Amino acid sequence: MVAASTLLRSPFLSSPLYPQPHQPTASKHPTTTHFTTVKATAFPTSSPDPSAGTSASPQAIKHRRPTNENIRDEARRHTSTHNFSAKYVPFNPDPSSTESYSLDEIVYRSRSGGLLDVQHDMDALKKYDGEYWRALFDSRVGKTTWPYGSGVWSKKEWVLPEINSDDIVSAFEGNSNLFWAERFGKQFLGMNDLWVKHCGISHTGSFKDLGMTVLVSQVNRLRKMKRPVVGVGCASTGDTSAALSAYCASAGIPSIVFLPANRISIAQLVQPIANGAFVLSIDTDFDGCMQLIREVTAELPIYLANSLNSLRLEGQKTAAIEILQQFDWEVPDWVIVPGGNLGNIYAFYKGFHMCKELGLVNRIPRLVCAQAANANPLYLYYKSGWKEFKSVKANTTFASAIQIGDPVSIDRAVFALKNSNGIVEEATEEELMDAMGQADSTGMFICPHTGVALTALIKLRNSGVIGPTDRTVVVSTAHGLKFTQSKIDYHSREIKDMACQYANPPVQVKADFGSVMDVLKKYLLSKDSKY
Ligand SMILES: Cc1ncc(COP(=O)(O)O)c(C=O)c1O
Ligand SMILES: N[C@@H](CCOP(=O)(O)O)C(=O)O
Repeated sequence: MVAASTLLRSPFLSSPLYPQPHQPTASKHPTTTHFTTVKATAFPTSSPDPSAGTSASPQAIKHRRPTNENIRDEARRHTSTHNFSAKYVPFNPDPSSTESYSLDEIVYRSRSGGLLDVQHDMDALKKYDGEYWRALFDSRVGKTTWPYGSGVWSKKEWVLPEINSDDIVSAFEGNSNLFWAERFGKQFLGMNDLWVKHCGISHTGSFKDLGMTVLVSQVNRLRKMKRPVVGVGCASTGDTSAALSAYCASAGIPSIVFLPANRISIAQLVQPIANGAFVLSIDTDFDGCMQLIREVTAELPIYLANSLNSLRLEGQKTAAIEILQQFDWEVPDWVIVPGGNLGNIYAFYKGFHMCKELGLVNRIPRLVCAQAANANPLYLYYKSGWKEFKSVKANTTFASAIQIGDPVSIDRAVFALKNSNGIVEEATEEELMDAMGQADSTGMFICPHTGVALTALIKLRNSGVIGPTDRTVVVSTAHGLKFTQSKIDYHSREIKDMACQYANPPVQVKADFGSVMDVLKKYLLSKDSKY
């Protein structure tokens, strides 16, 4: 109750959901190295509703808002003004650089052709101390208050502080399960504090929802401002396209997706088709599609939705904040992220770093980026001692969503890894499929990309870099149901040159009692001798 009472006593705050206008500098709590558990409960979320409880019966259901009002209308009654703001700046700029752009401009690259970053007014955010932010964020979890019920928009002040809540396009994404991998950790790694952050248990089945809600919301705002945005487009290995088409469909905005023909799963292909996107299946790989969408968005009023657009990363970074929050603001030792176009590893770094800079935690975890050996340009760069980056021709991999040879966010990834004492690992096809098989055998149902991340964990654990009691989080990036064909191939042992040692094929059995009893007895005996 510490934080709750702090908030309720705060002279600056009548409701923690809505920072109040023109607040003087909030008193800072002394900086401590140990963060005690913060529990924020039972905050008042709105002023008393005059229409509630007016029925004659004392048992009448009390509505939280007038019955003719929806949650957007309700949010309008609570509009707040504050001094938080954000702008685009060149990524990792020269300290003397003054180049910046409003987020309402349509710009993806700096003047020198480099990447951009969203820079927040940290001085304004620092007027509130870590305890304030922790309690504010905690108070919003698990609610349906627009837009804070979303795991992304519950951190709105740190994401897109200036957007009107009315312009937000959200599916209440985020707040994903942080799964304690008890059996996997114990059985395969001798670990007791292993966690899997299931970002793929989400609206469109991948972590891309976190960034797409931000990007499509900003597009919604731009279109209301009559900026020239006729549609939104992306190149994709299947997950970005699914998220883009779903969020655009929900806002009535046209979406255009460039997909590498025959290189994405059927489940991923059907997602944009079902959501009404304009789908181009192009006879090239992802890197080829990426090149084309960049050229097209430079010519046509189509807004670019890939993570080259730094808005996306503002949403994705909330997964890092959420992990800290789920551990009651205790910092894990390791976070392992599968990498392809390499926006997400930077997003994680940024989320952790912001929490440290704003006093919510006092350190950041070590980051590990895991790549498929068939598409491993970052791994090769890391192994060369960061000497020279060379793009590669990405080969086919079961981790098809990270079959990327020329990642646009290479500089962001290197920055994140260097500043988090990070490591890069790789996984062969057999390693990633076995890791997926092992994880599934302990009750998960992960995607092959998560298999890549688990392989990195297995290698680092076996070499002793990660210790048995290290608190470790593996980021699961997509839902396993998008990749059932790879599981079918594995379990039917139909993969050339792969032993598929964790395969569990179904047993064909005749439809008679004796045959069924025979196979069951054999099975039960094999289990009996094992345990
Ligand atoms: C399922 C999945 N996992 C991991 C990644 C890698 O993320 P990033 O491109 O941000 O490195 C992607 C997309 O590239 C993906 O779709
Ligand atoms: N895996 C991604 C590849 C594109 O990444 P992005 O983050 O730059 O959009 C996909 O699903 O398309």
